[in-house]
Amino acid sequence: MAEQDIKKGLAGVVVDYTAVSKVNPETNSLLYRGYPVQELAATQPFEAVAYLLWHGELPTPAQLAEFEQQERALRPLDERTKALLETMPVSAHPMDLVRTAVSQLGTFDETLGQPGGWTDANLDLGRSIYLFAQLPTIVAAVQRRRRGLEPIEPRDDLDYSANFLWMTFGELPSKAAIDVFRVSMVLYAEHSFNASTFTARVIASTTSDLYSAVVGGIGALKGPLHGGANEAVMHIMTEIGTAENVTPWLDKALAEKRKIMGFGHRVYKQGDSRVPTMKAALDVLLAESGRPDLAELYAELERDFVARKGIYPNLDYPSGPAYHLLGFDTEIFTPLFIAARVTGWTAHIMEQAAANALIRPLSAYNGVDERHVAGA
Ligand SMILES: CC(=O)SCCNC(=O)CCNC(=O)[C@H](O)C(C)(C)COP(=O)(O)OP(=O)(O)OC[C@H]1O[C@@H](n2cnc3c(N)ncnc32)[C@H](O)[C@@H]1OP(=O)(O)O
Ligand SMILES: O=C([O-])CC(=O)C(=O)O
Repeated sequence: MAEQDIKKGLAGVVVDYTAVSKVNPETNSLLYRGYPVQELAATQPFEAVAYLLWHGELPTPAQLAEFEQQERALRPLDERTKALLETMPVSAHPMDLVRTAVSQLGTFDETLGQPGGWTDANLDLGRSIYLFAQLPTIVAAVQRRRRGLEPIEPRDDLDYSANFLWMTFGELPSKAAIDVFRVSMVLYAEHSFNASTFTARVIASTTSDLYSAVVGGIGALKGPLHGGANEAVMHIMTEIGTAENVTPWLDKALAEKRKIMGFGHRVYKQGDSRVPTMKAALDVLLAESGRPDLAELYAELERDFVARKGIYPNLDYPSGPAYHLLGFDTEIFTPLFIAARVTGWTAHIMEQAAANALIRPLSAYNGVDERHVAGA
């Protein structure tokens, strides 16, 4: 077979244009629709960022108020979703529970059952807002059920971030903690052609429906090389225990060729543009919670691993401990990422639909040569 120029993992391959976001590893920057993500994280409610990703512009105060009203009205779960969440095995991973609940939401959408209904792009914005509003209620209910607690109904007097925490914990943390959560949602919302967004776009490119594309995105996000890393970061921090254990733990982990979760990135090689903002948010929680042990462990693992390998933390490294300090179970961290990233996924699904070409790359065959079944 002639040698082929294979780009394993599509590394370095530019497959399409996007106007949703720009990831620039040279300047270590990330723009959503032209705006630096740090500026959005410093100033905007998550609802405004979702609006920006879908519409291409930040909302005016009147547009934001109208969107908030729409989103708040869509928060309560259908009885059939509640029943599904109560009957699925509590031992299942929350990513699988949330994926299944989102898949079921697609079956409630009557337009999907009608001929041509699912390819009507005019309906996709409404579907995106519906998923955006439903996901916090689903994730909070999954978290509570893990603890043997009844779900808490959404409150329409609270914004997205405060309501999410209210539905999860039945009380509101400090304003500063709510703001840390908001910042994490903004930073997780969008990141160009990452693996889950690309998955969603591949599904959209077949002119499948938006729910199917989001379900596919969730499947791709679950893996620890992608979104599942925020959960995995907390598992390794628990495994290491304290800062003094970092060096022997790293000696062993690297000898065993383990990947150190929360470090490295396909695009950023000199550090992730979002980490300084999320680390500053984590510092607020570390100070509030009085956990110098966790702060030391965080700093020592980063110091030692960067010194050895020159591989820097990605967004999952500060997000994992931040979600831990907010009180979430470790297994809920990646579902939180779903709730944020559904904004980016759906913006990309709509962009794909608006200028579609079926995504179907080629492969080079390296299996056995042609052969024949005996007697054929
Ligand atoms: C929100 C997000 O999805 S961000 C990513 C979250 N994922 C993680 O944190 C998981 C840990 N990190 C990784 O596995 C990788 O860095 C990835 C998958 C994110 C990026 O991988 P790639 O761009 O394919 O880099 P690649 O795997 O080629 O790494 C280059 C070298 O660095 C090593 N390396 C990269 N990341 C790590 C890591 N976290 N721990 C140990 N070694 C690493 C690789 O083993 C490889 O070494 P080699 O050349 O000796 O084989
Ligand atoms: O861009 C990537 O490959 C992964 C990532 O950081 C993200 O999806 O936020």
